[in-house]
Amino acid sequence: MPSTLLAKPNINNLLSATAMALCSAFCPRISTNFRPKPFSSFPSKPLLSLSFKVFSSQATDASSQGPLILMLKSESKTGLTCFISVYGTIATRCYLTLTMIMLNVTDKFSGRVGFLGLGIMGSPMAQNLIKAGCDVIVWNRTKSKCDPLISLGAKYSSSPEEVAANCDVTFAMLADPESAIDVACGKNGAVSGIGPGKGYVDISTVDVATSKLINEHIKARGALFLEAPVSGSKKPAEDGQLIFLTAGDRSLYELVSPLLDILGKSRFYLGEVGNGAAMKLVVNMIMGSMMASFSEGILLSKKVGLDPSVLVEVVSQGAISAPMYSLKGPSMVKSQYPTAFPLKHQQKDLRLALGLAESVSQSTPIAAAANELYKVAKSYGLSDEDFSAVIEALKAKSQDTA
Ligand SMILES: NC(=O)C1=CN([C@@H]2O[C@H](COP(=O)(O)OP(=O)(O)OC[C@H]3O[C@@H](n4cnc5c(N)ncnc54)[C@H](OP(=O)(O)O)[C@@H]3O)[C@@H](O)[C@H]2O)C=CC1
Ligand SMILES: O=CCCC(=O)O
Repeated sequence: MPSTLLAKPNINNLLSATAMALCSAFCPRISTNFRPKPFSSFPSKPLLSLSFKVFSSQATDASSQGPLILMLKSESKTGLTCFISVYGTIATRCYLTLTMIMLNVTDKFSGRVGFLGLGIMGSPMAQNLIKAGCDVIVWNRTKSKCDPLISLGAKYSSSPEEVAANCDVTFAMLADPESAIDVACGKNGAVSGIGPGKGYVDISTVDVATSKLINEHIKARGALFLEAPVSGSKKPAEDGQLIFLTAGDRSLYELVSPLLDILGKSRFYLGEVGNGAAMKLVVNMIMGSMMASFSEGILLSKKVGLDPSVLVEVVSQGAISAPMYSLKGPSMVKSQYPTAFPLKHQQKDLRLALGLAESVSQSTPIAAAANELYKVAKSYGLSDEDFSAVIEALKAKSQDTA
Protein backbone atom coordinates (compact mmCIF):
# COMPACT_ATOMS: atom_id res chain seq x y z
CA MET A 1 0.00 0.00 0.00
CA PRO A 2 1.50 3.39 -0.85
CA SER A 3 1.56 5.46 2.32
CA THR A 4 2.72 8.69 0.75
CA LEU A 5 2.15 10.20 -2.65
CA LEU A 6 3.75 13.48 -3.61
CA ALA A 7 1.22 15.53 -5.52
CA LYS A 8 2.31 17.59 -8.54
CA PRO A 9 1.05 21.17 -8.81
CA ASN A 10 -1.79 20.34 -11.22
CA ILE A 11 -4.76 19.05 -9.27
CA ASN A 12 -6.02 16.88 -12.11
CA ASN A 13 -2.66 15.17 -12.38
CA LEU A 14 -2.66 14.85 -8.64
CA LEU A 15 -6.01 13.17 -8.52
CA SER A 16 -5.35 10.98 -11.53
CA ALA A 17 -2.00 9.87 -10.16
CA THR A 18 -3.46 9.23 -6.74
CA ALA A 19 -6.33 7.26 -8.18
CA MET A 20 -4.14 5.18 -10.43
CA ALA A 21 -1.58 4.45 -7.73
CA LEU A 22 -4.25 3.43 -5.27
CA CYS A 23 -6.07 1.50 -7.88
CA SER A 24 -3.03 -0.52 -8.81
CA ALA A 25 -2.23 -1.15 -5.15
CA PHE A 26 -5.70 -2.21 -4.12
CA CYS A 27 -6.99 -3.70 -7.33
CA PRO A 28 -4.25 -5.87 -8.75
CA ARG A 29 -6.62 -7.54 -11.17
CA ILE A 30 -7.84 -4.41 -12.86
CA SER A 31 -7.20 -4.75 -16.55
CA THR A 32 -4.38 -2.73 -18.04
CA ASN A 33 -6.76 -0.91 -20.36
CA PHE A 34 -8.67 0.43 -17.38
CA ARG A 35 -9.63 4.04 -17.98
CA PRO A 36 -10.60 6.21 -15.04
CA LYS A 37 -13.58 8.46 -15.55
CA PRO A 38 -12.49 12.02 -16.41
CA PHE A 39 -12.14 14.24 -13.37
CA SER A 40 -13.71 17.20 -15.12
CA SER A 41 -15.66 18.25 -12.07
CA PHE A 42 -12.50 18.98 -10.15
CA PRO A 43 -10.93 22.41 -10.29
CA SER A 44 -8.28 22.63 -12.99
CA LYS A 45 -6.34 25.18 -10.96
CA PRO A 46 -3.51 24.06 -8.77
CA LEU A 47 -4.42 24.25 -5.15
CA LEU A 48 -1.37 23.14 -3.29
CA SER A 49 1.54 20.80 -3.43
CA LEU A 50 0.62 18.28 -0.77
CA SER A 51 1.76 15.01 0.63
CA PHE A 52 -1.10 12.57 1.15
CA LYS A 53 -1.22 9.85 3.74
CA VAL A 54 -3.70 7.02 3.95
CA PHE A 55 -5.46 7.46 7.27
CA SER A 56 -8.29 5.04 6.89
CA SER A 57 -9.00 2.29 4.47
CA GLN A 58 -11.40 -0.53 3.94
CA ALA A 59 -10.72 -2.74 1.00
CA THR A 60 -12.17 -6.06 0.11
CA ASP A 61 -10.25 -8.76 -1.63
CA ALA A 62 -9.60 -7.74 -5.20
CA SER A 63 -11.39 -10.78 -6.51
CA SER A 64 -14.65 -9.95 -4.77
CA GLN A 65 -17.43 -7.63 -5.93
CA GLY A 66 -17.35 -5.57 -2.77
CA PRO A 67 -16.61 -1.92 -2.30
CA LEU A 68 -13.25 -0.33 -1.79
CA ILE A 69 -13.21 2.71 0.43
CA LEU A 70 -10.10 4.66 1.12
CA MET A 71 -9.57 7.97 2.85
CA LEU A 72 -6.51 10.14 2.49
CA LYS A 73 -5.75 13.19 4.52
CA SER A 74 -3.21 15.94 4.14
CA GLU A 75 -2.45 19.08 6.10
CA SER A 76 -0.41 21.88 4.59
CA LYS A 77 1.82 24.34 6.43
CA THR A 78 -0.84 26.96 5.87
CA GLY A 79 -3.45 25.01 7.76
CA LEU A 80 -5.34 23.66 4.79
CA THR A 81 -6.72 20.24 5.40
CA CYS A 82 -7.63 18.12 2.45
CA PHE A 83 -9.48 14.82 2.38
CA ILE A 84 -9.68 12.55 -0.60
CA SER A 85 -12.01 9.58 -0.61
CA VAL A 86 -11.66 6.85 -3.17
CA TYR A 87 -14.53 4.47 -3.70
CA GLY A 88 -14.29 1.59 -6.06
CA THR A 89 -16.37 -1.36 -7.02
CA ILE A 90 -14.52 -4.23 -8.55
CA ALA A 91 -16.31 -6.20 -11.20
CA THR A 92 -15.42 -6.64 -14.83
CA ARG A 93 -14.61 -2.95 -14.79
CA CYS A 94 -13.75 -0.62 -11.98
CA TYR A 95 -15.39 2.76 -11.52
CA LEU A 96 -13.60 5.30 -9.48
CA THR A 97 -15.00 8.41 -8.00
CA LEU A 98 -12.84 10.82 -6.17
CA THR A 99 -14.29 13.34 -3.83
CA MET A 100 -12.26 16.13 -2.49
CA ILE A 101 -13.39 18.36 0.31
CA MET A 102 -11.37 21.39 1.11
CA LEU A 103 -11.62 22.55 4.70
CA ASN A 104 -10.08 25.39 6.66
CA VAL A 105 -8.74 27.24 3.64
CA THR A 106 -6.48 29.88 5.14
CA ASP A 107 -4.04 30.20 2.25
CA LYS A 108 -4.73 33.76 1.14
CA PHE A 109 -3.10 37.15 0.89
CA SER A 110 -4.74 39.87 2.92
CA GLY A 111 -2.62 42.91 2.08
CA ARG A 112 -3.12 45.61 -0.52
CA VAL A 113 -1.90 44.85 -4.04
CA GLY A 114 -0.53 47.34 -6.56
CA PHE A 115 -0.58 46.72 -10.30
CA LEU A 116 1.55 48.73 -12.76
CA GLY A 117 1.09 48.21 -16.51
CA LEU A 118 -2.35 47.38 -17.88
CA GLY A 119 -1.64 46.14 -21.40
CA ILE A 120 -2.82 42.90 -23.02
CA MET A 121 -1.53 40.87 -20.07
CA GLY A 122 -1.68 43.29 -17.16
CA SER A 123 -5.37 44.19 -17.56
CA PRO A 124 -6.83 40.68 -17.28
CA MET A 125 -4.40 39.81 -14.49
CA ALA A 126 -5.38 42.85 -12.44
CA GLN A 127 -9.01 42.06 -13.20
CA ASN A 128 -8.64 38.52 -11.85
CA LEU A 129 -7.13 39.85 -8.62
CA ILE A 130 -10.04 42.27 -8.18
CA LYS A 131 -12.60 39.56 -8.95
CA ALA A 132 -10.92 37.32 -6.38
CA GLY A 133 -11.60 40.00 -3.76
CA CYS A 134 -8.14 41.58 -3.50
CA ASP A 135 -7.77 45.23 -2.58
CA VAL A 136 -6.04 46.53 -5.74
CA ILE A 137 -4.52 49.89 -6.69
CA VAL A 138 -3.72 50.34 -10.40
CA TRP A 139 -1.55 52.65 -12.47
CA ASN A 140 -0.86 52.74 -16.20
CA ARG A 141 1.05 55.25 -18.36
CA THR A 142 -2.07 55.70 -20.49
CA LYS A 143 -4.57 56.43 -17.74
CA SER A 144 -7.70 55.47 -19.71
CA LYS A 145 -6.71 51.79 -19.46
CA CYS A 146 -7.29 52.04 -15.69
CA ASP A 147 -10.96 52.95 -16.12
CA PRO A 148 -12.44 49.45 -16.66
CA LEU A 149 -10.56 48.24 -13.58
CA ILE A 150 -11.70 51.20 -11.50
CA SER A 151 -15.28 50.28 -12.49
CA LEU A 152 -14.62 46.80 -11.12
CA GLY A 153 -13.55 48.23 -7.78
CA ALA A 154 -9.84 49.06 -8.13
CA LYS A 155 -8.44 52.28 -6.73
CA TYR A 156 -6.16 54.51 -8.80
CA SER A 157 -2.88 56.19 -7.93
CA SER A 158 -1.22 58.72 -10.17
CA SER A 159 2.34 57.31 -10.15
CA PRO A 160 4.21 54.04 -9.57
CA GLU A 161 5.73 55.75 -6.51
CA GLU A 162 2.30 56.30 -4.95
CA VAL A 163 1.18 52.77 -5.76
CA ALA A 164 4.25 51.24 -4.13
CA ALA A 165 3.92 53.53 -1.10
CA ASN A 166 0.28 52.54 -0.58
CA CYS A 167 0.57 48.80 -1.22
CA ASP A 168 2.10 45.83 0.57
CA VAL A 169 3.03 44.18 -2.71
CA THR A 170 3.30 45.78 -6.15
CA PHE A 171 3.22 43.85 -9.44
CA ALA A 172 4.65 45.30 -12.66
CA MET A 173 3.78 44.02 -16.16
CA LEU A 174 5.62 46.24 -18.61
CA ALA A 175 6.59 46.07 -22.25
CA ASP A 176 10.37 45.68 -22.17
CA PRO A 177 13.57 46.29 -20.17
CA GLU A 178 13.48 50.05 -20.74
CA SER A 179 9.93 50.51 -19.46
CA ALA A 180 10.47 48.06 -16.59
CA ILE A 181 13.49 50.08 -15.42
CA ASP A 182 11.75 53.40 -15.93
CA VAL A 183 8.63 52.43 -13.99
CA ALA A 184 10.67 50.91 -11.16
CA CYS A 185 13.70 53.20 -10.93
CA GLY A 186 12.80 56.36 -12.86
CA LYS A 187 11.30 59.65 -11.65
CA ASN A 188 8.26 58.92 -9.46
CA GLY A 189 9.08 55.25 -9.92
CA ALA A 190 8.09 52.45 -7.57
CA VAL A 191 11.50 52.45 -5.85
CA SER A 192 10.84 55.95 -4.49
CA GLY A 193 7.69 54.76 -2.73
CA ILE A 194 8.75 51.34 -1.57
CA GLY A 195 10.29 50.52 1.80
CA PRO A 196 10.89 47.85 4.44
CA GLY A 197 8.11 45.29 4.77
CA LYS A 198 6.97 45.78 1.19
CA GLY A 199 7.51 43.68 -1.93
CA TYR A 200 7.97 44.29 -5.68
CA VAL A 201 7.13 41.53 -8.16
CA ASP A 202 8.21 42.17 -11.75
CA ILE A 203 6.34 39.93 -14.16
CA SER A 204 7.51 41.64 -17.36
CA THR A 205 9.74 39.68 -19.76
CA VAL A 206 13.16 41.28 -19.43
CA ASP A 207 16.80 40.25 -19.54
CA VAL A 208 18.85 39.07 -16.57
CA ALA A 209 20.76 42.37 -16.18
CA THR A 210 17.52 44.39 -16.03
CA SER A 211 16.05 42.13 -13.40
CA LYS A 212 19.21 42.30 -11.31
CA LEU A 213 19.31 46.10 -11.59
CA ILE A 214 15.72 46.47 -10.40
CA ASN A 215 16.42 43.98 -7.61
CA GLU A 216 19.36 46.08 -6.39
CA HIS A 217 17.30 49.27 -6.31
CA ILE A 218 14.42 47.61 -4.47
CA LYS A 219 16.79 45.95 -2.00
CA ALA A 220 18.55 49.25 -1.34
CA ARG A 221 15.22 50.53 0.02
CA GLY A 222 14.96 47.59 2.42
CA ALA A 223 12.13 45.94 0.43
CA LEU A 224 11.88 42.49 -1.13
CA PHE A 225 12.09 41.60 -4.84
CA LEU A 226 10.78 38.71 -6.90
CA GLU A 227 11.00 38.32 -10.67
CA ALA A 228 8.09 36.32 -12.01
CA PRO A 229 7.78 36.39 -15.83
CA VAL A 230 4.97 34.28 -17.22
CA SER A 231 4.44 31.66 -19.86
CA GLY A 232 0.98 31.80 -21.39
CA SER A 233 -0.68 34.51 -23.39
CA LYS A 234 -3.87 36.63 -23.41
CA LYS A 235 -6.38 33.79 -22.94
CA PRO A 236 -4.46 32.04 -20.13
CA ALA A 237 -4.13 35.48 -18.48
CA GLU A 238 -7.92 35.91 -18.70
CA ASP A 239 -8.53 32.38 -17.46
CA GLY A 240 -6.01 32.51 -14.59
CA GLN A 241 -3.95 29.77 -16.25
CA LEU A 242 -0.50 31.34 -16.48
CA ILE A 243 2.77 29.63 -15.57
CA PHE A 244 5.03 31.69 -13.28
CA LEU A 245 8.82 31.45 -13.56
CA THR A 246 9.90 33.06 -10.33
CA ALA A 247 13.24 33.81 -8.70
CA GLY A 248 14.44 36.09 -5.94
CA ASP A 249 13.34 36.50 -2.34
CA ARG A 250 11.91 33.20 -1.18
CA SER A 251 9.88 34.85 1.59
CA LEU A 252 8.20 37.15 -0.93
CA TYR A 253 7.53 34.14 -3.15
CA GLU A 254 5.79 32.39 -0.24
CA LEU A 255 3.86 35.55 0.63
CA VAL A 256 2.51 36.15 -2.89
CA SER A 257 1.91 32.49 -3.78
CA PRO A 258 -1.84 32.80 -3.08
CA LEU A 259 -1.92 35.69 -5.56
CA LEU A 260 0.08 33.74 -8.15
CA ASP A 261 -2.41 30.92 -7.71
CA ILE A 262 -5.28 33.26 -8.55
CA LEU A 263 -3.46 34.28 -11.73
CA GLY A 264 -1.88 31.04 -12.81
CA LYS A 265 -2.05 27.28 -12.99
CA SER A 266 1.50 26.60 -11.85
CA ARG A 267 4.57 28.30 -10.47
CA PHE A 268 8.25 27.47 -10.46
CA TYR A 269 10.72 28.89 -7.95
CA LEU A 270 14.12 28.96 -9.66
CA GLY A 271 16.44 30.45 -7.03
CA GLU A 272 18.57 33.53 -7.63
CA VAL A 273 17.33 36.65 -9.41
CA GLY A 274 18.03 36.24 -13.12
CA ASN A 275 17.05 32.58 -13.33
CA GLY A 276 13.39 33.43 -13.95
CA ALA A 277 14.29 35.91 -16.69
CA ALA A 278 16.70 33.42 -18.28
CA MET A 279 14.13 30.59 -18.21
CA LYS A 280 11.52 32.84 -19.80
CA LEU A 281 13.90 33.93 -22.57
CA VAL A 282 14.89 30.34 -23.37
CA VAL A 283 11.21 29.34 -23.60
CA ASN A 284 10.37 32.27 -25.85
CA MET A 285 13.44 31.68 -27.99
CA ILE A 286 12.13 28.18 -28.71
CA MET A 287 8.65 29.55 -29.34
CA GLY A 288 9.83 32.21 -31.80
CA SER A 289 11.79 29.64 -33.83
CA MET A 290 8.86 27.21 -33.77
CA MET A 291 6.51 29.85 -35.14
CA ALA A 292 8.98 30.82 -37.91
CA SER A 293 9.40 27.18 -38.91
CA PHE A 294 5.64 26.57 -38.83
CA SER A 295 5.18 29.59 -41.10
CA GLU A 296 7.63 28.14 -43.63
CA GLY A 297 5.74 24.84 -43.54
CA ILE A 298 2.38 26.49 -44.19
CA LEU A 299 3.74 28.43 -47.16
CA LEU A 300 5.63 25.45 -48.61
CA SER A 301 2.58 23.19 -48.36
CA LYS A 302 0.54 25.76 -50.27
CA LYS A 303 3.23 26.22 -52.96
CA VAL A 304 3.31 22.49 -53.70
CA GLY A 305 -0.46 22.33 -54.04
CA LEU A 306 -1.40 21.00 -50.61
CA ASP A 307 -4.16 22.41 -48.44
CA PRO A 308 -2.43 24.19 -45.53
CA SER A 309 -5.51 23.60 -43.34
CA VAL A 310 -4.91 19.88 -43.74
CA LEU A 311 -1.25 20.40 -42.80
CA VAL A 312 -2.39 22.12 -39.59
CA GLU A 313 -4.63 19.14 -38.82
CA VAL A 314 -1.88 16.60 -39.60
CA VAL A 315 0.58 18.47 -37.37
CA SER A 316 -1.98 18.59 -34.56
CA GLN A 317 -2.22 14.80 -34.48
CA GLY A 318 1.47 13.94 -34.53
CA ALA A 319 4.54 14.09 -32.36
CA ILE A 320 5.20 17.76 -33.17
CA SER A 321 1.72 18.90 -32.16
CA ALA A 322 1.65 21.95 -29.94
CA PRO A 323 -1.29 23.97 -28.65
CA MET A 324 0.24 27.00 -30.35
CA TYR A 325 -0.03 25.43 -33.82
CA SER A 326 -3.65 24.38 -33.32
CA LEU A 327 -4.52 27.78 -31.88
CA LYS A 328 -2.78 30.00 -34.44
CA GLY A 329 -2.68 27.74 -37.53
CA PRO A 330 -6.30 28.15 -38.71
CA SER A 331 -6.15 31.95 -38.62
CA MET A 332 -2.66 32.05 -40.18
CA VAL A 333 -4.02 30.06 -43.12
CA LYS A 334 -6.61 32.85 -43.53
CA SER A 335 -3.93 35.56 -43.16
CA GLN A 336 -5.50 36.77 -39.92
CA TYR A 337 -3.42 37.67 -36.88
CA PRO A 338 -5.59 38.78 -33.94
CA THR A 339 -3.09 40.06 -31.40
CA ALA A 340 -2.50 37.99 -28.30
CA PHE A 341 1.29 38.25 -28.17
CA PRO A 342 2.52 41.28 -30.12
CA LEU A 343 5.17 40.53 -32.72
CA LYS A 344 7.38 43.36 -31.40
CA HIS A 345 7.56 41.57 -28.02
CA GLN A 346 8.50 38.25 -29.64
CA GLN A 347 11.32 39.99 -31.52
CA LYS A 348 12.41 41.67 -28.27
CA ASP A 349 12.53 38.27 -26.57
CA LEU A 350 14.58 36.73 -29.38
CA ARG A 351 16.97 39.69 -29.22
CA LEU A 352 17.33 39.28 -25.45
CA ALA A 353 17.70 35.48 -25.75
CA LEU A 354 20.49 35.95 -28.30
CA GLY A 355 22.19 38.28 -25.82
CA LEU A 356 21.86 35.62 -23.15
CA ALA A 357 23.37 33.01 -25.48
CA GLU A 358 26.19 35.39 -26.39
CA SER A 359 26.98 35.91 -22.70
CA VAL A 360 27.84 32.22 -22.35
CA SER A 361 29.17 31.65 -25.91
CA GLN A 362 26.29 29.33 -26.77
CA SER A 363 25.64 28.94 -30.49
CA THR A 364 21.99 29.65 -31.46
CA PRO A 365 21.88 29.83 -35.28
CA ILE A 366 18.18 28.88 -35.57
CA ALA A 367 17.10 31.60 -33.16
CA ALA A 368 19.37 34.10 -34.91
CA ALA A 369 17.71 33.33 -38.26
CA ALA A 370 14.25 33.57 -36.70
CA ASN A 371 15.14 36.92 -35.16
CA GLU A 372 16.04 38.29 -38.60
CA LEU A 373 12.63 37.25 -39.88
CA TYR A 374 10.81 39.03 -37.05
CA LYS A 375 12.91 42.12 -37.74
CA VAL A 376 11.77 42.02 -41.37
CA ALA A 377 8.15 41.64 -40.18
CA LYS A 378 8.57 44.70 -37.96
CA SER A 379 9.92 46.69 -40.89
CA TYR A 380 6.68 45.83 -42.74
CA GLY A 381 4.67 47.52 -39.99
CA LEU A 382 3.58 44.30 -38.27
CA SER A 383 4.90 45.15 -34.77
CA ASP A 384 1.48 45.31 -33.13
CA GLU A 385 0.02 42.29 -34.96
CA ASP A 386 0.20 38.90 -33.31
CA PHE A 387 3.63 37.27 -33.62
CA SER A 388 2.13 34.69 -36.00
CA ALA A 389 2.14 37.53 -38.58
CA VAL A 390 5.82 36.66 -39.03
CA ILE A 391 4.54 34.49 -41.90
CA GLU A 392 3.90 37.71 -43.83
CA ALA A 393 7.64 38.41 -43.86
CA LEU A 394 8.19 35.06 -45.60
CA LYS A 395 5.43 35.77 -48.13
CA ALA A 396 7.10 39.06 -48.96
CA LYS A 397 10.52 37.36 -49.21
CA SER A 398 9.17 34.83 -51.75
CA GLN A 399 7.78 37.67 -53.86
CA ASP A 400 11.17 39.42 -53.73
CA THR A 401 12.91 36.32 -55.08
CA ALA A 402 10.19 35.33 -57.63
N1 LIG B 1 1.02 39.24 -24.66
C1 LIG B 1 1.50 38.06 -24.33
O1 LIG B 1 1.06 37.02 -24.81
C2 LIG B 1 2.60 37.95 -23.31
C3 LIG B 1 3.42 39.00 -22.99
N2 LIG B 1 4.42 38.82 -22.07
C4 LIG B 1 5.31 39.92 -21.69
O2 LIG B 1 4.58 40.72 -20.78
C5 LIG B 1 4.91 42.09 -20.94
C6 LIG B 1 3.65 42.88 -21.27
O3 LIG B 1 3.11 42.33 -22.44
P1 LIG B 1 1.72 42.83 -23.05
O4 LIG B 1 0.75 43.11 -21.98
O5 LIG B 1 1.39 41.87 -24.12
O6 LIG B 1 2.19 44.19 -23.71
P2 LIG B 1 1.38 45.49 -24.11
O7 LIG B 1 2.19 46.10 -25.17
O8 LIG B 1 -0.04 45.20 -24.34
O9 LIG B 1 1.47 46.38 -22.76
C7 LIG B 1 2.68 46.97 -22.40
C8 LIG B 1 2.49 47.77 -21.12
O10 LIG B 1 3.71 48.46 -20.85
C9 LIG B 1 3.41 49.86 -20.72
N3 LIG B 1 4.54 50.66 -21.17
C10 LIG B 1 5.21 50.56 -22.34
N4 LIG B 1 6.23 51.46 -22.37
C11 LIG B 1 6.17 52.14 -21.23
C12 LIG B 1 6.95 53.21 -20.67
N5 LIG B 1 8.01 53.73 -21.32
N6 LIG B 1 6.61 53.68 -19.46
C13 LIG B 1 5.55 53.14 -18.78
N7 LIG B 1 4.79 52.15 -19.25
C14 LIG B 1 5.09 51.65 -20.46
C15 LIG B 1 2.19 50.08 -21.56
O11 LIG B 1 1.56 51.29 -21.20
P3 LIG B 1 0.58 52.04 -22.22
O12 LIG B 1 -0.76 51.38 -22.07
O13 LIG B 1 0.60 53.44 -21.77
O14 LIG B 1 1.16 51.86 -23.60
C16 LIG B 1 1.39 48.83 -21.21
O15 LIG B 1 0.79 48.97 -19.96
C17 LIG B 1 5.98 42.12 -22.02
O16 LIG B 1 7.22 42.11 -21.39
C18 LIG B 1 5.74 40.83 -22.80
O17 LIG B 1 6.90 40.38 -23.44
C19 LIG B 1 4.59 37.64 -21.41
C20 LIG B 1 3.78 36.59 -21.69
C21 LIG B 1 2.76 36.64 -22.69
O1 LIG C 1 5.72 35.76 -23.83
C1 LIG C 1 4.74 35.29 -24.41
C2 LIG C 1 4.41 33.90 -24.28
C3 LIG C 1 3.20 33.50 -25.03
C4 LIG C 1 2.83 32.09 -24.67
O2 LIG C 1 3.47 31.48 -23.80
O3 LIG C 1 1.85 31.60 -25.26
